[in-house]
Amino acid sequence: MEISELDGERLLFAVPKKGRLHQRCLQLLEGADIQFHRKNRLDIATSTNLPLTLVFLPAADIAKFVGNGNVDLGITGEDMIAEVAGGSAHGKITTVQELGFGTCRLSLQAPAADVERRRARKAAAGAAGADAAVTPRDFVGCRVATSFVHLATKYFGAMEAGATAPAAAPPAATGAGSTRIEYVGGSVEAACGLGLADAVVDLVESGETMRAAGLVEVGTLMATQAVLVANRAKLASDGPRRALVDMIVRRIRGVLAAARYVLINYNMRRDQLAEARRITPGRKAPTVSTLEDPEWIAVSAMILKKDAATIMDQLEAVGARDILVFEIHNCRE
Ligand SMILES: Nc1ncnc2c1ncn2[C@@H]1O[C@H](COP(=O)(O)OP(=O)(O)OP(=O)(O)O)[C@@H](O)[C@H]1O
Ligand SMILES: O=P(O)(O)OC[C@H]1O[C@H](OP(=O)(O)OP(=O)(O)O)[C@H](O)[C@@H]1O
Repeated sequence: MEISELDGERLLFAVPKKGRLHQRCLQLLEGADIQFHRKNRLDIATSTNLPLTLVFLPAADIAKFVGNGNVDLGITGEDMIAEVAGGSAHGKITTVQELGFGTCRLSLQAPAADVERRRARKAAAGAAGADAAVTPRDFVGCRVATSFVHLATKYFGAMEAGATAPAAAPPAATGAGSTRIEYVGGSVEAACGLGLADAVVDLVESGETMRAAGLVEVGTLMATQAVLVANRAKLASDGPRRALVDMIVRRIRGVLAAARYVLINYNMRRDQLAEARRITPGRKAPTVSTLEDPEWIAVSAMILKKDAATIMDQLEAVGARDILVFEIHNCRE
């Protein structure tokens, strides 16, 4: 399928304009050789080598634009997709590729002192061990601040529905009435300290922000990472548009694979070949080359970057020499 032209149209690809995902997205675009020139302060950039236009948008809005079909492709967090999926974009977005960065979790957090008070109260009321633990249900009926109103409402709605059934009643009194979910646009962690909320639903990565605000995690709503998403209807249609999407996805997969793997080269005695195969099986099989010295072989294989040090230790222990590890700039699996 020819992808050089899309009947004069251009594929629209939305990427976060700032924030945590922005830089990683730019690296991905570069690795996939999507070239563009972005004029100062302009949020639209025409690719100079593909029939594609990049649109730089807030990460929070990208799911909406992809769902509504205003753009074909986008990169944003799974948390953002889940938040928007409750609206008109429901079912119209499909995840094409998990990207492995922007990993964090959306969790319910409350002031440490309050959590301890609740735990002590439960213990004093006779609860022991795990029964005295403070759970998300203990915050049903409380005030909760978040930027994720839909997800928080769904989370507490499910607990409130459960709480009405006698068998599923929470272990301790959880406050009357429905939970009040309060929208805040940022600095969510400050809401409890400022008296706006009893708990917050916010993203946690390292936990530093949460701890600095005197909060502890009470429950997890979801784990999230950055994803490449597409408009389901646009992806379903065949033709040059689909061919271009497929090519971009293949290129992005290549960049991601290259980041996960490194290439290891080493020399080993030929009678140790079985060990070489066992330690570095490669993606299909290791490449084995003969050296001038017939008793020795040179082995080359792709290995996971995270395992590189352990594999080098293992190879050294079985007599491998001249072990070299190389970065992979790009690859196709
Ligand atoms: N530590 C983190 N905190 C928040 N989001 C994170 C974190 N790590 C990864 N992410 C992901 O990045 C996405 C965008 O978050 P970010 O807060 O950077 O966007 P933004 O709101 O556009 O930027 P800013 O906070 O600068 O206004 C989140 O929805 C989430 O998927
Ligand atoms: O667990 P950590 O590594 O500390 O990261 C989590 C924090 O990062 C995000 O805020 P961000 O810095 O994007 O600013 P914001 O509060 O304005 O959204 C998020 O809302 C948390 O506050």
